[in-house]
Amino acid sequence: MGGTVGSDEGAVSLLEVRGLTKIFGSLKACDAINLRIAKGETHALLGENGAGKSTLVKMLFGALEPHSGGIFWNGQPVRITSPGHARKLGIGMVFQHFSLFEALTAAENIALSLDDGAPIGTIAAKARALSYSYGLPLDPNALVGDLSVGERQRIEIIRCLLQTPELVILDEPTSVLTPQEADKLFETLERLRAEGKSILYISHRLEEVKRICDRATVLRHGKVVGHCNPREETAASLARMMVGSEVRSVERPPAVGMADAKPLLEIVKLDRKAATPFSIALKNINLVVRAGEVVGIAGVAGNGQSEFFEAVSGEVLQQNRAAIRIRDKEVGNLDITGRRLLGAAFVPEERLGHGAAPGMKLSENLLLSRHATDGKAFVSKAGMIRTHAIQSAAQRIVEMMDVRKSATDPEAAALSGGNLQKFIVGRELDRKPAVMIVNQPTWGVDAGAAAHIRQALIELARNGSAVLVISQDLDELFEISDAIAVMHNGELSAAIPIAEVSYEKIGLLMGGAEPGQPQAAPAPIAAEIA
Ligand SMILES: Nc1ncnc2c1ncn2[C@@H]1O[C@H](COP(=O)(O)OP(=O)(O)OP(=O)(O)O)[C@@H](O)[C@H]1O
Repeated sequence: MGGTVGSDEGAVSLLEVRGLTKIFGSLKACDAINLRIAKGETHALLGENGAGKSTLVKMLFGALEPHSGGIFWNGQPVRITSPGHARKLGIGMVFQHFSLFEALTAAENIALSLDDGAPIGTIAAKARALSYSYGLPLDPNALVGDLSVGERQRIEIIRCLLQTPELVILDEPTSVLTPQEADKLFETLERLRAEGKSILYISHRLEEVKRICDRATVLRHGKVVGHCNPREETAASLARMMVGSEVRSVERPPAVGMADAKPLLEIVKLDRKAATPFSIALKNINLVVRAGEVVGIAGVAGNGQSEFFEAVSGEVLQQNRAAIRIRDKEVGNLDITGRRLLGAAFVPEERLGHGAAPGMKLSENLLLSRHATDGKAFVSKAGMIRTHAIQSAAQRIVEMMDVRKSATDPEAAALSGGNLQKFIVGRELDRKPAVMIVNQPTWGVDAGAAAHIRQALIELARNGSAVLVISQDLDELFEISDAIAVMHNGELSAAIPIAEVSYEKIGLLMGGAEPGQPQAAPAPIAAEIA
């Protein structure tokens, strides 16, 4: 790892940061940070969850005011007072948590931030043309509420590019993308670099950092701990720099006696009509998850995984109540609370707003999700809330998952993205549920914490629970699953035992090949991941 500069000494700096500091309460989220980004450079910002990456880029984008230190743009000192000001300077940003209105179309959302009074038709046409030219096709007239997380992010990217920025900041852009979508994004970034733009790139995916970034700055506990050329490092050495120690690997002891194990989650001929023109119908889904096993669901985003999670969790009820059974009970007509009371736990893919209420404290979020199941522990007979019990349960979860935070009981929105994810997963694990259903368990989580979450899911299963994991991260599914099923166009393949599964097989199924008919048109993914 190199010295103290953030880019080659001779190169022209587009952006330079000197001694930038941000304090929340008693926590120095960013502590005297120095960073230089050259023109035309793709610069990675690395660090474990809570290291201060998002805080730093929010200051660069005018969304947070620094306590001290300076920002220099093209060599001139600037005080970036708002995101609008940042955009005018030529700084664009794609946020980790999307800031889109669900009830508006993609084009309407874009119009809101463009602020140039152009007619919506013109904006839609521009967005469509730009999106196709950058290989990120977008339907400007689609309602955001009907789009997958990956599609929503595409709107954010196009919205940013429409403003022709000189510096594009991307905060974990690929965590929700499929491998193909991520490849398209890399092509887009390559093109931006060829156009002389600079990119500041935050990611926990170290292989992609090695692939696309020229330099990296590593943060730990708010401080710069070094710079490096990621291409000269391995994913393991980058992880070590971020965490400060070796990242342990996940161990999956063999699942024994599964044939006789009790089915705890059964899905039988689950059908669901498409609720909107943009959603996917579920067709005759059958799946059994037994006590002791982890079953993974792979699939390209937007193939019905969200609709499936809604149906299985009880966010949307089924007319056919026998379509879903939890611990031998037909639950298709039960809501989330009813299913939780039977011992099920759910972690949705969107952590803010869905997995947690952003403006509520961690302890309040805990009460909100567990008051029905843990009523006795958290609410007295007289109906009084047992604050102490809730706070100590929240503390237990914080310790179990190593959640890093700036206050004793902060609001969920004050946690870094990865730390909030750790808290939400821990909140459900803490109940030791009989059935755990998780959608994207390690989205935005650093390498060390991801290993912790994956290990915890395996241990939950081995202690007798049934664990179902929906994930776009194939490596993750191969690491933790005892069997993998693939969702394509609302249909689910049979679950294939992990010993019989290969990336090629999963890739073909993800592309729509019938099981046992590999002669079907090969999916692009098969070639990519083979
Ligand atoms: N608005 C806020 N109020 C109080 N504390 C905050 C606020 N925003 C961030 N923090 C704290 O500052 C620290 C740095 O958070 P930040 O979001 O910058 O981390 P990060 O490196 O981006 O992490 P991640 O990889 O999880 O996204 C964390 O401890 C977080 O709890």
